[in-house]
Amino acid sequence: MIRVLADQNMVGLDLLPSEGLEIRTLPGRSISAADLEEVDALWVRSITPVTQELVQKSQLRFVGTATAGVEHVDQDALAANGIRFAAAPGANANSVVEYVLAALAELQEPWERLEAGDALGIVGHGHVGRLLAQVAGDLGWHVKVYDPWLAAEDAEVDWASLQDILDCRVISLHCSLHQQSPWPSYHLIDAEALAALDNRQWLINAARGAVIDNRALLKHLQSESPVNCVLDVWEGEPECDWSLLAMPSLKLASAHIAGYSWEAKWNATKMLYEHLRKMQLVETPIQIDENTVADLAPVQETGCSAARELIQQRYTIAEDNLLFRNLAKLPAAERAAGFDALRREYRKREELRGTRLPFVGGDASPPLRRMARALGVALA
Ligand SMILES: O=C(O)[C@H](O)[C@H](O)COP(=O)(O)O
Repeated sequence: MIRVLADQNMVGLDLLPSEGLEIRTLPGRSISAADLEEVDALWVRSITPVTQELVQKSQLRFVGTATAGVEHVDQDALAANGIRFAAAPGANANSVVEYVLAALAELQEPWERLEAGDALGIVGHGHVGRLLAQVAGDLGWHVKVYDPWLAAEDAEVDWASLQDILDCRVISLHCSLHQQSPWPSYHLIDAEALAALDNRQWLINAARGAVIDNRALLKHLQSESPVNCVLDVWEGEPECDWSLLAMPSLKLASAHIAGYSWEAKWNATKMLYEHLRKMQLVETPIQIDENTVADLAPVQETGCSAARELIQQRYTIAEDNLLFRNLAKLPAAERAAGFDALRREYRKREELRGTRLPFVGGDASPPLRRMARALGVALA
């Protein structure tokens, strides 16, 4: 019997085969060394710091994080204690991409600007940045990508500079958070970078809070021509600088839920279970019928504008904005707990990708086909 201790915010634990597997859950922030007694595998999310102190006296054989980001895990400590490690890169990529599209659709003006040919600047070409670049390109948008680490390895690609990105109409951040030279992403968007932006632009952060210097951002948002912002992540969360919420240029705000579609969380759970199978700690394959396809309501528009309609049909980002802003009405001492509760009790948000769009009569037009392909929607 393999005993797993898992963060209670993981989804689908009850869908995993129960043969040879015993799963206990705890709130991620409270997991301590004492909880690891007689535990073989630990499955965390981003809020559990996995340190030498946590694991040194355990009998853990595997630690998995059901997240793309790994900055909360001391991988050297795991290796030193002979504990295998895996993350869930890519599990939430489509969820984050749909968050970005939903933000642009909700705000309308940036969407129209991109449709009209202005550039989308993407920082980071990992799973999320790459997928966003691909979807945006398929929608016919002009995309620029900045990733100095990959640029150093592959000079063939037409990489943008940070300055090119800061000149784009819309800037979307999707790099991991780290302090490694020569291109640390910590405070990549600092006072100097913010000074290059103005109120004709939009800045989206669905990466990690500290990629933007939040103090410098607050100052910038108090200036004469501040950039329009969409923030899903916050420096120091669940403690956030709540004064940012009073800034009119903060157009949309949410509680680190960009990657919180149901599919994203389920993908991550599956990935960690599959690691146990690879290690031959469990045997039974996951047997779930995932072939049910949701039907969308027909759309009026064709091409790129239909994409906007479909995104909004499937995901109302305004709801997340409202829930987050309600936190600011709580007494200051209760907001951090409110932030965690909001994430813990997050609704079942289902992705647009993998759905079916019914359309009536004849062949679908090429723009409609292109749009459907971009979003991963089947035409029926
Ligand atoms: O790194 C990730 O995968 C995402 O930021 C993810 O949404 C974090 O969610 P959490 O682990 O905090 O529940």
